[in-house]
Amino acid sequence: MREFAGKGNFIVTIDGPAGVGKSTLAKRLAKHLGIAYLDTGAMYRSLALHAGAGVADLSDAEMREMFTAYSYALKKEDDQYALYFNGKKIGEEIRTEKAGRLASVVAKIPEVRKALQKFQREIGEETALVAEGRDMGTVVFPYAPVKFFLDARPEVRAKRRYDELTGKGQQEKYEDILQNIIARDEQDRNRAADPLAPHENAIIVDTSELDIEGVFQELVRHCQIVAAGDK
Ligand SMILES: Nc1ncnc2c1ncn2[C@@H]1O[C@H](COP(=O)(O)OP(=O)(O)OP(=O)(O)O)[C@@H](O)[C@H]1O
Ligand SMILES: Nc1ccn([C@H]2C[C@H](O)[C@@H](COP(=O)(O)O)O2)c(=O)n1
Repeated sequence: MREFAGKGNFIVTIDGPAGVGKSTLAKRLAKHLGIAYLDTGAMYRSLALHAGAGVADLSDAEMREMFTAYSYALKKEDDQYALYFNGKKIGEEIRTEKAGRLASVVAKIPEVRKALQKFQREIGEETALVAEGRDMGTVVFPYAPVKFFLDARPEVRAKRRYDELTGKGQQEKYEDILQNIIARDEQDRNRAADPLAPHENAIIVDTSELDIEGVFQELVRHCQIVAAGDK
């Protein structure tokens, strides 16, 4: 399912709040469809760790100048897709609560959003994608034939994240994770530039009462409906 009768490559978008399962489901769906997976949160996280919160003090012109020296690339390695920032593979260093918070702050800056959205569209012009983030359906790929918006109660998302971190041996308190999720929701949903919201045609899936398999089957079912209508 690499091409679509609509515009350009076949793109599926998955948006939603922090910790709702976007990466887990996008990766799995991309593998199932045989197309690439793009984690746009990783782009904001790597930029935030590299440039720091001080980026907010730059003028628009300085910011545009900064981006001329930056690059992102999506590469297929074995059967996985890896994202590179300035020639270096993005790894586990971005997967911390602190990097998530910093990314959410940097993501409020309109010039940052414009620059990363341009990189994202260029990647979408090269290859069919499952692209996940906050504004994939609303801003970056509004013409995508399948647009999902995942949601779940903050307490459910916090518990899943807590279990994940505990499983990795990281000792974060449940209450701190919940507060972080609530703060990021507030920031991502209420910022002036491209706030988190479902596209008017998005399929909204509340995952609070579904396990990963249940969500996956729901996403596949909708992709099949669209593919059948496209024949
Ligand atoms: N439906 C589900 N049922 C149970 N656990 C889930 C479900 N969906 C995701 N998870 C688990 O929740 C955690 C968060 O998922 P994931 O990292 O995919 O979310 P995310 O939306 O990409 O988060 P972020 O926005 O912070 O990058 C993971 O441990 C994942 O295994
Ligand atoms: N398309 C996107 C992707 C991410 N962000 C911002 C907002 C998030 O809080 C932060 C980290 O994303 P995550 O890795 O948790 O998905 O990056 C955004 O504004 N737009």
